[in-house]
Amino acid sequence: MIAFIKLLRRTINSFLTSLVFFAILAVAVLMWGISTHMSVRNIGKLNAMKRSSGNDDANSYIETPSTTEMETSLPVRKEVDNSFTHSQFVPDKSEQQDINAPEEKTQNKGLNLRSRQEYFIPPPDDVPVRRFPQAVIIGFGKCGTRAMLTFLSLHPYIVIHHEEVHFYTDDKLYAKGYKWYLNQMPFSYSNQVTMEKSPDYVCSNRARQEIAEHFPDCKLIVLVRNPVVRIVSAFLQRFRFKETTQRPPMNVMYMNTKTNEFNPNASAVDVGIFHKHLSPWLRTFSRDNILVVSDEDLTTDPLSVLKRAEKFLNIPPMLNEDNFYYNETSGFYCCRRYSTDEQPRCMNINKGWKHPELPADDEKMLYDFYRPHNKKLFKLLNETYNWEKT
Ligand SMILES: Nc1ncnc2c1ncn2[C@@H]1O[C@H](COP(=O)(O)OS(=O)(=O)O)[C@@H](OP(=O)(O)O)[C@H]1O
Repeated sequence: MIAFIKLLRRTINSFLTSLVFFAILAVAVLMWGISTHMSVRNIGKLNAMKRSSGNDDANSYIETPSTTEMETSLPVRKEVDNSFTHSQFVPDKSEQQDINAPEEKTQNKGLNLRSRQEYFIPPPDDVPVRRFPQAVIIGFGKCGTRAMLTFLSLHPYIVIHHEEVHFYTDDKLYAKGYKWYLNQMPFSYSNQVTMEKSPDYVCSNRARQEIAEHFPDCKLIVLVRNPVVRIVSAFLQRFRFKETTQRPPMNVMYMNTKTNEFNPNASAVDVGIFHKHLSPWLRTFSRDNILVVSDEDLTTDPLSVLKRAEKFLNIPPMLNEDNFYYNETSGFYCCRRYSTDEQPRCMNINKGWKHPELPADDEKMLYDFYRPHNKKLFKLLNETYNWEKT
């Protein structure tokens, strides 16, 4: 009997010990699960915050390489998931971002510019959500697209995606579908304009057709530039980090190096035939929805260009001369958002390199080549730019 009681006690003891062990294990697993879930959520939130706050350090901009590569043929259309509406993407309360909050911290004393906080009024009870771009800078590469986007982002009614998306022009990204595209966009209120820039869209049939089909009211901004100078800029984009002596001759951009003949089909040359790429867009979209701006105007008088853009985008006129600061050293305008006390932010080091000179014969050949094309563009736009050699 005593032996039986001892056995029973031992069994109960070991049962209780196992019970305690499993209970501890279960609590540990539960806590691990909760902490993992929290950190994933926090990373997600942090990323969304970064995007929506607009990490505006101009030096942190990342340019996707070869933005000037063009795509003229229509790629095979892939099935994309369009079966959703914006409302399905309204985040729950805990995920909603105060899109103005991070900006607030950057304000400094001596405010003499209009700040987002002071002048941006979200509609009552409005919830910031991700929205598809209502305005897109579609091109042309090396024509001031980054400066245009950066300057536009000073406006409290504009929310931008900083990096180039290339959704329509990169097959892999396009295959991810519209849901992916939407998730790249920053949070915005319903009275703000969401914008992205991908300078190769202008040469892409798919970009044009998809935007026309899904976002027919999308506002399109196009930057153009003296196409000869644009070639030199594209050359520098490719070879700027090579020692001057290590760089190939500039004619790699426009000559067939095997036959030593001019190559009008070279990508760098073709992109500059602006009327050819713009005509289909002008046929597809209302002229009122396309704003064409020259890099020369943006470089010399950004405020006038931005005033035109405010009108075009139907947003309140808010930018003023204090937002721009001319940097004597670089010869370019930099910008400030809140205060003239603020350190002006300039474009990153990829822009504004001193252009090397084209060989005189090549330069003449290129100007002669582009002259009739430029004329066609001017006729198309009913606007003339001074793109003769100065
Ligand atoms: N404010 C300001 N600061 C610096 N650069 C300015 C500015 N405004 C216009 N630009 C012009 O922008 C040219 C580069 O064009 P993109 O931004 O379209 O290039 S890219 O396609 O995104 O790589 C760049 O060309 P490069 O000077 O050849 O680099 C400039 O002419």
